[in-house]
Amino acid sequence: MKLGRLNHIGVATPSIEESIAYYRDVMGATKIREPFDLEEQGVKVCFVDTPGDPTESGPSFGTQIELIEPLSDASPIAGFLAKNPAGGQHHLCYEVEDIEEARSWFEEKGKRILGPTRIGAHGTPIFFLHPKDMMGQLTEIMETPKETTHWSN
Ligand SMILES: C[C@@H](C(=O)O)C(=O)SCCNC(=O)CCNC(=O)[C@H](O)C(C)(C)COP(=O)(O)OP(=O)(O)OC[C@H]1O[C@@H](n2cnc3c(N)ncnc32)[C@H](O)[C@@H]1OP(=O)(O)O
Ligand SMILES: [Co+2]
Repeated sequence: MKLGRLNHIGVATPSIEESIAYYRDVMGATKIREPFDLEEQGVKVCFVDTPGDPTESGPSFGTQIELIEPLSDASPIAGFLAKNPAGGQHHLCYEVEDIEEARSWFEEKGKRILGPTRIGAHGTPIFFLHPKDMMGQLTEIMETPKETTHWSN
């Protein structure tokens, strides 16, 4: 398996609305996408884009900040926010060419995979790896989108 692009940094927040104001007014973000609910993952999501390299092929935006707010107490990020009420860095998401190959790769290394492969916020398959097996970082692996037009909000 070959490591791909750092797609996003997941940031847990008690309020996407407040986080949007922070990225806009304090960090000077110029591209903040429309928030949406991802019921299956138990989170409300909002992407903040950082600029990409226009000379490269692929998406014209750079690594994103993925703001995630729990949709209910059953959300997988509810425990994290209980421990970190102000929110904070939650996970790193790396792209790979082939999700099945990546899953086998980590399985063979004895890394704990958290649940089944599912469809993530970019519409491509994702899975998560346990932070205790990944140098303390909850790690999301996602298949590189074949095209970026399917989520233009
Ligand atoms: C929208 C989608 C997308 O991008 O497409 C997303 O990203 S959805 C993003 C939200 N979805 C997910 O996160 C799904 C995968 N996550 C999970 O399955 C869970 O959140 C776990 C990572 C297993 C944590 O579960 P839970 O909070 O119940 O466990 P816990 O409190 O017992 O934690 C076990 C140990 O891991 C540590 N721990 C927990 N969350 C952590 C995190 N985010 N980063 C680093 N360490 C973490 C705890 O401090 C604890 O360590 P100590 O034992 O030393 O105290
Ligand atoms: Co994510």
